[in-house]
Amino acid sequence: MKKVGLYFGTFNPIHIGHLIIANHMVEFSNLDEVWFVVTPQSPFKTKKTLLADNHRYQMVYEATKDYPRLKPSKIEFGLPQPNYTVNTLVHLREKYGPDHEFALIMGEDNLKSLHKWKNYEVILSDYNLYVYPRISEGQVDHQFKGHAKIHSVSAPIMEISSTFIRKNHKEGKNIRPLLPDTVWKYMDEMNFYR
Ligand SMILES: Nc1ncnc2c1ncn2[C@@H]1O[C@H](COP(=O)(O)OP(=O)(O)OP(=O)(O)O)[C@@H](O)[C@H]1O
Ligand SMILES: O=C(O)c1ccc[n+]([C@@H]2O[C@H](COP(=O)([O-])O)[C@@H](O)[C@H]2O)c1
Repeated sequence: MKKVGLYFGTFNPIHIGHLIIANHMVEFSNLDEVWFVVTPQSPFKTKKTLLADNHRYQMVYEATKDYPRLKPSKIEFGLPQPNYTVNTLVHLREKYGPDHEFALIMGEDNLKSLHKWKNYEVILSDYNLYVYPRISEGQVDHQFKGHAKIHSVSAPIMEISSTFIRKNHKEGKNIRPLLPDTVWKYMDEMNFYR
């Protein structure tokens, strides 16, 4: 049985904050692997500054290629949009069967809005959630406090965002240390976010 933590995101682009969290999860929890699930269209976000799915996937591939336990996933490509996580989980179960056990990885910021996700009760009854700390406004819903399926993992806090990277790269600032070097090179070569 392989335990896989699913880290969902738009990854526009993936940055070292994402990578540090995923690596922390494989090193300090019971997960065997973390899969970065590249979401074509997140339910609560607009598509305005979104790079093509394959380009975002390629950057995740570049970021993870030297980490055998971190993998990029295209599982949501071709599924109906916007991509509701509950639908993807059903699809993964059908595809991988009982020798894979899937769990979700999310920041505390996302836990605060989990009650707005499609069929969140179904997700919580069937899957474990690994939650890492994040500086954010608001409160965790009382129904999630002390929940048997929700596990806190004390990963480091890094306030880096893809929005900050896109904006400042466009303005000519050097954002290179915020990306894995392979990702920076690919992004630069391809003239992304200029
Ligand atoms: N610096 C960070 N540390 C930990 N988690 C992060 C960090 N940045 C983003 N995340 C989380 O990683 C997941 C994937 O990130 P995603 O690319 O979808 O969003 P984002 O970084 O907020 O992007 P954007 O700035 O483009 O809105 C999300 O759940 C997001 O909350
Ligand atoms: O299923 C839902 O209703 C749902 C609602 C909001 C977000 N999500 C998932 O959470 C991931 C991170 O969300 P976001 O908006 O913080 O980028 C996103 O890629 C989706 O896979 C899922």
